[in-house]
Amino acid sequence: MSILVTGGAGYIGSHTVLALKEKGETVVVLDNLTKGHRQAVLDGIPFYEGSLTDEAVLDQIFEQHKIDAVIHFAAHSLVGESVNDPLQYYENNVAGSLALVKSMVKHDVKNIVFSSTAATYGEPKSIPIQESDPTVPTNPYGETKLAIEKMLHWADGAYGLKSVALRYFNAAGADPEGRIGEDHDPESHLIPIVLQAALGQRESVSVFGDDYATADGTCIRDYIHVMDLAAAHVKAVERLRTAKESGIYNLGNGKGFSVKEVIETCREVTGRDIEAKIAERRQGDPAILIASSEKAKLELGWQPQYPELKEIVQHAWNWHVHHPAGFKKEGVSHASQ
Ligand SMILES: NC(=O)c1ccc[n+]([C@@H]2O[C@H](COP(=O)([O-])OP(=O)(O)OC[C@H]3O[C@@H](n4cnc5c(N)ncnc54)[C@H](O)[C@@H]3O)[C@@H](O)[C@H]2O)c1
Ligand SMILES: O=c1ccn([C@@H]2O[C@H](COP(=O)(O)OP(=O)(O)O[C@H]3O[C@H](CO)[C@H](O)[C@H](O)[C@H]3O)[C@@H](O)[C@H]2O)c(=O)[nH]1
Repeated sequence: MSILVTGGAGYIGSHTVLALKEKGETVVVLDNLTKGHRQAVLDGIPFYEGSLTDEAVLDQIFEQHKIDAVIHFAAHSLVGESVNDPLQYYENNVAGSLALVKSMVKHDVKNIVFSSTAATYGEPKSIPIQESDPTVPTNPYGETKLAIEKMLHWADGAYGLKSVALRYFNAAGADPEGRIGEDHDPESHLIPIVLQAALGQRESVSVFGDDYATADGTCIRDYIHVMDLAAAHVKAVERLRTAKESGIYNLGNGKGFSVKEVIETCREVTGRDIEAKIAERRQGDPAILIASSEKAKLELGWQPQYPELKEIVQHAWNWHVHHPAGFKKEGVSHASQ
């Protein structure tokens, strides 16, 4: 049986495709390349350039391949953009997922792993955050992800569609073997931005606020290696196939680092000067987000292999040094195993 990966040319999706291939799975990728990179997908993997909302493409995929599970990454995921243009987020994330789920029901595909987010919690009530904590998103991005989780919950009861929603905290790092890495345009995530500054591609890094109620005044996040996220997806598919039970799981390391600590770690790893300037707070940023991932460890049998921030940054740095212009601009050939 095959696994369909939507958004498989994106950052986390392409790393998950690598992990699935390493496990011997047969994979099919659907991506409209609005954000992803064709070069990030391994040679030889069936690749469909198209959108979730294109029923004909979904029919074609489900008819041509024996698919028993979908891993659904495809989405818009910029918090600030979602505040400025919420309808685009409802359209691509909610309507896109609806089209996918309808097609899965039509073609009798019973398992889906869904990319959810810590943004479903909003401002946390207590740290570390548990799956049973209140979900009160503070932006449309988090709202759309929560709406999809709820849609999947009701689809289980009605159609027997089993789902695992994985609420990632801050994805970071790159394939330890350097085959692929993170290339968002525009880039908004802290670690690649700091590494671009280390490469001289940016003059400095803006620290969004140093007056939060944390030890050094800057926001604290739980950074999780992208290959550890990828491994969790492999485990989630295994669980759906065997236990046939739906569930929601946080994925993080359970350890938080402030923006200043991240920048300092990047200085240590790169050995370069990185100028940091204090700037205004970014709207909608909670002060502290740290996951409790005990449930994923217990029920999925998941254990992060790269929990150290230094190693996460080192792997990201290896990618950025060798691909300073990312995928496209250099004509990086397809990833190969
Ligand atoms: N990066 C993080 O820290 C983080 C944290 C929590 C959750 N997430 C979620 O994980 C998923 C992947 O994130 P990422 O950082 O890899 O993002 P990404 O933008 O690199 O990947 C998303 C991919 O989906 C594709 N896509 C978007 N809309 C599509 C559509 N309608 N049809 C087909 N393809 C489409 C894009 O071209 C892209 O390749 C997203 O759903 C995101 O919300 C990411
Ligand atoms: O140039 C920058 C970029 C970021 N930051 C700060 O660094 C921290 C991390 O920011 P990121 O943009 O890297 O990540 P977020 O925590 O905002 O967002 C991530 O986690 C969210 C869940 O809370 C969503 O899932 C989102 O998709 C995912 O990228 C935040 O405090 C942010 O204010 C800076 O100070 N300067």
